[in-house]
Amino acid sequence: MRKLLIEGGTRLRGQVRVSGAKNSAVALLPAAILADSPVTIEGLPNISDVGILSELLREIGGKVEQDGRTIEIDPSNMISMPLPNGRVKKLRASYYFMGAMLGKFKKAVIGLPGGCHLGPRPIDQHIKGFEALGAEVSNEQGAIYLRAKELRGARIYLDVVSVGATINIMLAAVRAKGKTVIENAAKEPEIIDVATLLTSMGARIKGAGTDVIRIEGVDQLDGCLHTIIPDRIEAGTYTIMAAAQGEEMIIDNVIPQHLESLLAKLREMGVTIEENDEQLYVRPSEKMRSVDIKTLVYPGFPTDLQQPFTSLLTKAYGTGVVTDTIYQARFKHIDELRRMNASIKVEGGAAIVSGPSKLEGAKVKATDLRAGAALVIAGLMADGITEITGVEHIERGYENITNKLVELGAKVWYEEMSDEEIEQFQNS
Ligand SMILES: CC(=O)N[C@H]1[C@@H](OP(=O)(O)OP(=O)(O)OC[C@H]2O[C@@H](n3ccc(=O)[nH]c3=O)[C@H](O)[C@@H]2O)O[C@H](CO)[C@@H](O)[C@@H]1O
Ligand SMILES: C=C(OP(=O)(O)O)C(=O)O
Repeated sequence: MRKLLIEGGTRLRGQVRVSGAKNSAVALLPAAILADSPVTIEGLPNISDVGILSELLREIGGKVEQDGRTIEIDPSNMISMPLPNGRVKKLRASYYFMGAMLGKFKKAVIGLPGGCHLGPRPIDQHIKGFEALGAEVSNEQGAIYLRAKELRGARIYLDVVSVGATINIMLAAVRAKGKTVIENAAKEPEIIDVATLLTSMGARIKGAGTDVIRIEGVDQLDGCLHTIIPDRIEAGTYTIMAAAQGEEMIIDNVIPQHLESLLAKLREMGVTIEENDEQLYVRPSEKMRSVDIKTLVYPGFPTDLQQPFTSLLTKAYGTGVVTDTIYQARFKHIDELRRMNASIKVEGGAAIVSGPSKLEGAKVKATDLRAGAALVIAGLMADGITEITGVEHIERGYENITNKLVELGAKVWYEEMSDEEIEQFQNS
């Protein structure tokens, strides 16, 4: 097991290139199950979630070949193999195997998913959608069993706006008979990316990216070539880093429109950001003003950037209130930031950050992916050395984070953990 060490204080300079979007990739790979011939996806991020999903595709008979960032998935010999245990538990997105296998084979058995512990992560809206399409769904010993004689299009109103449910229902509905309408659908860019892949495969989808998606089912889907969108959360994380500890930084391979809520907040704090089609140029402010943020569904402020942004607020002047309306308990990073001398209290479901605080290096634990990103940002700003354990969470979503940071001039490296440290980590 490794830990990540950061010697803080160095100002970051230069250009960093953003990888393909994790939260698209994890849906695009299962979507390939729906085709009857090879699907090629370009621009994949090199992160552990992608590796696990590739293994799962192989487990059900897929031929998966990866050459750098390009993956070819041949689904011709896939079967509806039950996946009640094992790798499916390692990540949240294995739930997309439900929609894709139900669409293709009209049956699936998938263990309840894992993913970051952000509080309860129910899938009742996914199941409501599958049932509306004609599937019988049961939960047996921690696995979801889905079976349908045939899938029939339906009108489905989502009680909560959910990215996962919108994508999962779309995956099943593209191979259902007749028309499906998803109302109160989520509008995230990753949904448009998945719809773009499915449309290239021959699906008939209208309205992805709005809150009403209309799907006309088809009998067959074919392989295609698809290029993934850039990761708006990785881009946002580096943009926050630039505001926190940059001198002058360029964030490359970005779709700036995907980050409007973040950029607006940074500008409100006094950070200078210029944008062109694919890049952000960020110049920090010496005296940032604090702001409040409230996470919302897209195009609101993304929950996935709430934790990194909280670290930035420790450097700003004034008091900032952070509220997460998507995952109210997504605050495990706060205790760790406090260890680093941040002044933050959690009250009534909100984190109240008073700044500026001079952060100090400490031994801290990444409890989840974006908590890890928050600690990396804090470590870059802190005096002295910060040691972060739980790096496997960070590697789920950030490709090559140490190399990218070293290129920007940061002092960041991995070290092996001692047996004693491993024991302490496992018991904490
Ligand atoms: C809307 C939103 O910001 N979604 C984020 C959420 O997606 P993720 O896919 O995890 O969550 P969803 O978008 O599906 O869920 C949004 C909200 O609806 C609730 N819910 C969801 C499904 C369901 O069947 N029942 C239910 O009650 C969830 O608990 C959550 O409070 O986390 C991902 C990983 O951090 C982010 O990339 C997504 O942008
Ligand atoms: C929490 C996240 O991932 P997952 O939903 O895959 O656990 C994330 O991307 O911030």
